[in-house]
Amino acid sequence: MGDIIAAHDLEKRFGDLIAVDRVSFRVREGEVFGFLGPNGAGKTTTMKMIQCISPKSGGNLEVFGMDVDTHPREIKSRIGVVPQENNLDPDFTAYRNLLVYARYFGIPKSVAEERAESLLGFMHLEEKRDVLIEKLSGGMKRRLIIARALVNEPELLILDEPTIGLDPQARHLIWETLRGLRAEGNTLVLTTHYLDEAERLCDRLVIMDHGKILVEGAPADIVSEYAGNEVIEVERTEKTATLLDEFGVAYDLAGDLLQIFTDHRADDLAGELLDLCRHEAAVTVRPATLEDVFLRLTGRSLRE
Ligand SMILES: Nc1ncnc2c1ncn2[C@@H]1O[C@H](COP(=O)(O)OP(=O)(O)OP(=O)(O)O)[C@@H](O)[C@H]1O
Repeated sequence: MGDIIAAHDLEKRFGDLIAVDRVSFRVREGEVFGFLGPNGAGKTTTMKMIQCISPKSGGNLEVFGMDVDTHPREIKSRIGVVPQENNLDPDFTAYRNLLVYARYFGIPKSVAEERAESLLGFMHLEEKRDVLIEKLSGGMKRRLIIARALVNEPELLILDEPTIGLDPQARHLIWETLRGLRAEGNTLVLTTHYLDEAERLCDRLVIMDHGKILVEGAPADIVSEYAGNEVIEVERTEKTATLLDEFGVAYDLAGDLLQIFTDHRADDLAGELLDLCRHEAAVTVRPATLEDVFLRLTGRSLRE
């Protein structure tokens, strides 16, 4: 399969600030590709360069094999965008929002009407066709924005935090839709702060921080490479930390827990040690997750 996006040493500066620091990545046709990272990592800035709405400062960026600097119009016409904010027009109904958006792409009225009806159905919004935006729930607004992004039948759909602030039911419905779009051969690029979402949806992803890509790969591969198989969590007391130190076991500090990451089954690794710790404090064993990798690579301190 070909590359839909190819970035090489891509850079974005805002004055002295390097928001995206010479990143290279490829998004293949038909995959769901995720950008993860703490606030300010450079995800949205990267998305905006792909969408041709923010010029790059350096490096190369091709979308559909075309340079973003020389072919922005062609690229934009083949992309659908779900922005982070709900920017629907509050003066219009759900249906009218879709029609007005279709006009930007020069889609003939009759085609636009047909598409709007079918997209409302696809996003389970047919009953809200003639309802004003303010009367829609958060989940319905998000679904309508996704429907709007599909009006021009894009080959690439870019979603900036598609399920932000939604309840579990609404999130699951959106995941179902995105999986459906992927199954039809669409390419999806998304950012999310929900690591379970990334794990469920993404074929491949990158974790960014301070404008750089720290890792790239399939979620399961990244987890096994950077967090191992299982995580042993030992309640942090003076005694347990000393025991682990005495046994020469490496651990991470995570609030009031000591975390040991292991490739093996935890009980095989250190049954004796765990028994010792269990006498002193609570010990749990659980599978490693993408969240473990994220926190290990980007740290635990808050970002502004
Ligand atoms: N228009 C701008 N002018 C100046 N600085 C900007 C601009 N847009 C973004 N930045 C800065 O670039 C850096 C990267 O921002 P970006 O929005 O890409 O991060 P992000 O990973 O999308 O974060 P979040 O998860 O909060 O959306 C931040 O330091 C941000 O303050």
